[in-house]
Amino acid sequence: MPEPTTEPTLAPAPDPASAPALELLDITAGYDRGTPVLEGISLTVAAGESVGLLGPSGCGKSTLARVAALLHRPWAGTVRLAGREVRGFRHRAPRELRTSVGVVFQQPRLAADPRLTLADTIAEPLRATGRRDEIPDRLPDLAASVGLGGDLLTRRPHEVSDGQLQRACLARALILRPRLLICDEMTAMLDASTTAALVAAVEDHRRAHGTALLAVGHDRVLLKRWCDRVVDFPAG
Ligand SMILES: Nc1ncnc2c1ncn2[C@@H]1O[C@H](COP(=O)(O)OP(=O)(O)OP(=O)(O)O)[C@@H](O)[C@H]1O
Repeated sequence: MPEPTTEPTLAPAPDPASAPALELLDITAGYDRGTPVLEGISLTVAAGESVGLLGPSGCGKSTLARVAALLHRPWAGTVRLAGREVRGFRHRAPRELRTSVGVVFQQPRLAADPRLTLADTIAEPLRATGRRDEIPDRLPDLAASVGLGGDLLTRRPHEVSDGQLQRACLARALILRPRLLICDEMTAMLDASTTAALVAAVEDHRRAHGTALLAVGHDRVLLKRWCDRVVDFPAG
């Protein structure tokens, strides 16, 4: 008599709407082999949740943010985005995972191409993903939502202030409507009123699209006011 066969059971696919936006499990990462910057760090951001990550300078917050943004491959540990385990980082990450995370860095001048106008800077992710036909629909409203309009959009980075350029970088991070936004010291170089305007723009977008947020910074007062929850680094 033949042996009864058991069908392998497949784990149900995670529901991206309810799975955590970000799971970092037991992450070890660094730059020079042998001296990790992060060791066994875990952090979860639920779908739609906003988490502030605080810690002293040099403790590895930006490194963790870069791992979460798929820009830096960890030496060990698991990264999941909306329940999907990440197996490739940087250009090896599948496009749909890469585009599910938007990132804003501290220094807009290092993050923006000096040859592009602010309009082209904001639209860059749509062009890069072959969706340039969506630019007219998305760009004007998004630019207005971050406080950019009129001739500012036709200027290049050297013709605008740091705050105006950071507004464009925020719009660029939001234009693909990522499931998770990572702000790595986004407002550290900005004055109080520009900080308030950018935080308000992020929150308006989050309310409209259910975007989760990981905000990295030093300013406990700001992060406590801004986020659902604040985590002191190390988070493991
Ligand atoms: N590209 C790199 N190559 C080598 N070492 C690096 C690199 N980037 C960061 N480091 C080192 O890793 C450590 C953590 O840096 P990281 O930028 O993650 O810290 P941080 O907590 O974000 O600091 P800050 O708040 O000052 O931005 C530091 O000792 C830093 O010198």
